[in-house]
Amino acid sequence: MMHGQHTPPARLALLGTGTVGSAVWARLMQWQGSALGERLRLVYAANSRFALGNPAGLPSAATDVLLQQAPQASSLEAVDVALAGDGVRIVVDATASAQVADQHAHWLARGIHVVTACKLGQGTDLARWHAIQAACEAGNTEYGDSATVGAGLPVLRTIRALQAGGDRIHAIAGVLSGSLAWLFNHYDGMQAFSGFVRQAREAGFTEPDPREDLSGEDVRRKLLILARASGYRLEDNAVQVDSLVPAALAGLPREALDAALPMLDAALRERYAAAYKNGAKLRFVARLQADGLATVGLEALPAEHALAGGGGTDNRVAIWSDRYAKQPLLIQGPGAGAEVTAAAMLDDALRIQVEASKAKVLPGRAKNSSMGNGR
Ligand SMILES: NC(=O)C1=CN([C@@H]2O[C@H](COP(=O)(O)OP(=O)(O)OC[C@H]3O[C@@H](n4cnc5c(N)ncnc54)[C@H](O)[C@@H]3O)[C@@H](O)[C@H]2O)C=CC1
Ligand SMILES: N[C@@H](CC=O)C(=O)O
Repeated sequence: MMHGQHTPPARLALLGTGTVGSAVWARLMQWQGSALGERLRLVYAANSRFALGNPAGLPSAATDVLLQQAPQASSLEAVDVALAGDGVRIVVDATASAQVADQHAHWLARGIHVVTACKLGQGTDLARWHAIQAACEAGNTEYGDSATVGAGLPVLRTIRALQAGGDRIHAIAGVLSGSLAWLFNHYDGMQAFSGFVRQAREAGFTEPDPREDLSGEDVRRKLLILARASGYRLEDNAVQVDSLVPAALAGLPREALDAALPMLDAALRERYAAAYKNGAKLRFVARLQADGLATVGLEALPAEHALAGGGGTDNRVAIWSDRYAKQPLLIQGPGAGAEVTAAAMLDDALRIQVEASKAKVLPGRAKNSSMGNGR
């Protein structure tokens, strides 16, 4: 018998219908009429402007068309209304919005589970991270965060599983940005780096504003999420970040960004030439040391280095722990892209649906296990 076959579907509210949110919606619509589709019912969807709700489930037409025809203006209060009532309820956050992330604890405390691709919930203020953990406890809810690191690669899951077995995480080093991995796997020092940035953005690998990736900000958030899940309660400003974005580019409004991207080119050409001369590869690396020192920046690594391999958007994460003290555990795979991210989010939603429906989750447990080992 399939898990959850006889349990009612979880009701989902999807926030964000951009690169990732559209892929979530499309995947849900593909499942209609299947056993997986019986377990999740999309009852509300919104982008920053429009919203659409139907307790019986949304139709499977194109996202944009539906939302533009929708009579409702988008508002976060409407989410609570759309998900009012009993049963398993899940907010699926596919935005990059701080306002939405600010509501995560509110929903969790009220018995609404949250699945998120957005790193602003757990990867910014430590106080917000604590609020999310406390809200999971108070609401007996789960925080599905698989997509926030490695676009769903089993990184957080592995760290939590190791700790659940009594292991302690000593250090982590990794290529945590899919877009930066893609850029440095393609950049050859001859064609303009800025041209590759445009391609990565078009492919849906970058953040809505690619400066979030190039500045190291997105990687900083991922490192904070990993560190906190590993028991290192780092403050928001505890990570030393070496940005690739010159100040003049950082200060520009978003509309002026595209034309100004060539500001990146000269410095990257020099970094590439220096690395190439030494037979090294450029990789954007995040490091967490046992003493809590956390750094993010571009490194020139020997070609045979564990973090230098892989292709495309591959993330590579090395984890040292009690049991992996000499040789680290290595996790590798695509670390950006709408489809893998959407799949990871819906994996979380399905897991929550079956666990919550069966009431297997005991009250008072830290549901995403981020409470770690208390360091
Ligand atoms: N692109 C990727 O490969 C991955 C992205 N992510 C994360 O997924 C999130 C979404 O990224 P993209 O889809 O690329 O962004 P996007 O810019 O394409 O889409 C963002 C969506 O959020 C909507 N939105 C903004 N504020 C909202 C609000 N208050 N209520 C409802 N909707 C709102 C926008 O209207 C838009 O539809 C980001 O947090 C990103 O870090 C995570 C893993 C991988
Ligand atoms: N912009 C991010 C997307 C996934 O989190 C990245 O490049 O890794």
